[in-house]
Amino acid sequence: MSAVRENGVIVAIDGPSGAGKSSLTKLLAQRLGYIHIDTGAMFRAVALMSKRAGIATDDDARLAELCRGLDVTFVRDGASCRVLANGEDVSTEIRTEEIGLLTSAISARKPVREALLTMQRAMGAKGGVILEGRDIGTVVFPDAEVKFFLSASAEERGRRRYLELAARGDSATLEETIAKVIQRDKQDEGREHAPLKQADDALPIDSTSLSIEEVLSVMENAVRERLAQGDKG
Ligand SMILES: Nc1ncnc2c1ncn2[C@@H]1O[C@H](COP(=O)(O)OP(=O)(O)O)[C@@H](O)[C@H]1O
Ligand SMILES: Nc1ccn([C@H]2C[C@H](O)[C@@H](COP(=O)(O)OP(=O)(O)O)O2)c(=O)n1
Repeated sequence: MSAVRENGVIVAIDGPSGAGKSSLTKLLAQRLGYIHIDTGAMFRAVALMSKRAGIATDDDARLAELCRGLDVTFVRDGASCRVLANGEDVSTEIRTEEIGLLTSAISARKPVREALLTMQRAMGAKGGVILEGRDIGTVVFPDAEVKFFLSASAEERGRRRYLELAARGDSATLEETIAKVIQRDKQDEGREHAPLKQADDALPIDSTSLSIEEVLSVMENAVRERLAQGDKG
C-alpha cells in the first residue's frame, strides 16, 4: 500500500447502480472533510452533450472530439454539489433514466474512458478525495489506500430507484425499474474497457439489509483505521 498523500488518502467506492455509492460518498466526504468526485456524473455529462450534438453511441471519432472540447467541473452549492459542463449547470438534466442508459453505452467507448481517466487522475492525485464509480479501484486509482465494493441485490437496488422515481412523479413501475437495473448491470459488467468488477483488495459491503448509517459506520471506521496507520501503511 502506498504512503498517505499530500491531502490525505484516496478512497475508491465502486459498485453497481443503486448500491448507495452517491449517498455514502457524500456522507463520508462530509465526515472526513474530503472532496467528493462523482465519476458517473462526468460520464453522464458526456452522454448528455453527445445526445445534444446528435452523435451516435459508436462514433468514436466524434466522441473523442467532443471529449477534447469538454470541461466537467464540480462546484459546491451548500450541502449539495453542482455539475458543470463547459460552465453550464447540467446537474438536473443528467439525472434522467434515459441519460442513465445512454451513459452506460457511451461509457463503454474507449476514447470516452481515456479522456475521463486523465481528468479523474488529475482531480484525485493529491489525496483527500473519495471517488465513486465502476472502475476506480481497478483502473483509475489501483493504488488507492482504501477501496470499497458496495453492492445490494438487484431487487433492492431496483426498489430504491423506484422509490426515487415515484417521489419525482415518474410513472415507471417497480418491475420496469428492476429490469432496467439488471440491463445496466449487464452492460457495465460485460463491456471490454474497464468493466465493473470488484478489485481484489477492495472491502466488499452488501447493503441489501443494512441502513445507510450502518454502511457509513463500516466505511468511516475502515478509513480512520487506514489514516491512523499513516505512512506506515
Ligand atoms: N443502505 C441503504 N438502505 C436503504 N436505502 C439506501 C441505502 N443506500 C442507498 N439508499 C437509497 O438508494 C437510492 C440509490 O442510492 P445512490 O446513492 O444513488 O446509489 P448509486 O450511487 O450507487 O447509484 C437512494 O435513494 C438512496 O437514498
Ligand atoms: N467510473 C464510472 C462511473 C460510471 N460509469 C458508467 C456506468 C453507469 O451505467 C453510468 C452512470 O453511472 P452513475 O454512477 O451515475 O449511475 P448510478 O447513479 O449508479 O445509476 O456511467 C462508468 O462506466 N465508470
